[in-house]
Amino acid sequence: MAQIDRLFSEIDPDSGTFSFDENVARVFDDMISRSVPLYADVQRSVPMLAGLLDHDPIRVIDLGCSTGTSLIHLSAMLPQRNLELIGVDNSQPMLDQCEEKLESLDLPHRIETVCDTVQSFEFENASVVLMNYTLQFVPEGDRPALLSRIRDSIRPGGFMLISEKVAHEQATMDDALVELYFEYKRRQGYSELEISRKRDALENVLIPLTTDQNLELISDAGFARAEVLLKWFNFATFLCRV
Ligand SMILES: C[S@@+](CC[C@H](N)C(=O)[O-])C[C@H]1O[C@@H](n2cnc3c(N)ncnc32)[C@H](O)[C@@H]1O
Ligand SMILES: O=C(O)C(=O)C[C@]1(C(=O)O)C=C[C@@H](O)C=C1
Repeated sequence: MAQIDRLFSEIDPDSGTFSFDENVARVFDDMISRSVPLYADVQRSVPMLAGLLDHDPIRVIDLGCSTGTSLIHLSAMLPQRNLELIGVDNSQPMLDQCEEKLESLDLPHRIETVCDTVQSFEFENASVVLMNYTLQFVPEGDRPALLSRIRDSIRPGGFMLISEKVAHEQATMDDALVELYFEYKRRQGYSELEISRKRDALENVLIPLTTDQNLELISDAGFARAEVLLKWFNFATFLCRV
């Protein structure tokens, strides 16, 4: 069970940049569910969309799987389907939390986890590739090749579901969206100190693109169709079909 996220009320403000270390991993499930608007809706949409596929097996690769929430959801919601579930993450502490959750659950499918970067992990024959709130942490220069490799790995009929924090091309609008997002965090119980320390820690670590820039990258990677499936101010989820 994840602990309540009080990370940025506790840590030394000079302790630097955000990383998915043991301290973040311990509180991650609470952190992400309180910090990302529509997170629960995105999680619910994963088995809803995957369940529409007639693939057998349905092979799902979750890039940046963190504590395995999406893969666990898939297994629990689609117990009768033949699922191959593979999660990739380059943070061992996040995968340790994932393993701990898996041990406490009696799921109908095996979930395989791999500690590797999404840039170097090789995969093929995917029905579904998930990449929720992860591309934003990948160096910008690596994003086009990664998206092309994902495109090439997806079987006919399959899809990629990708969620990102997004920037706005107009500075005044971007400022307004960021302020509305901070308001959202206040409503989730985060203090001014926690909000501003986390903003500083994420600077140059989480690099958001605009919605249009993301759509262009997806299109350039060869996806036939991409649409914004869910959007909340500065967060967007894209459904990308091959
Ligand atoms: C915000 S979390 C993803 C949340 C998760 N997809 C979910 O829906 O609950 C980002 C994850 O991506 C991982 N990550 C960041 N950069 C990565 C990279 N280059 N390769 C693999 N994993 C990466 C982090 O360790 C972290 O667990
Ligand atoms: O707290 C923020 O400002 C966020 O952007 C939330 C966000 C994300 O979007 O990935 C950032 C870091 C954590 O991984 C969880 C959520």
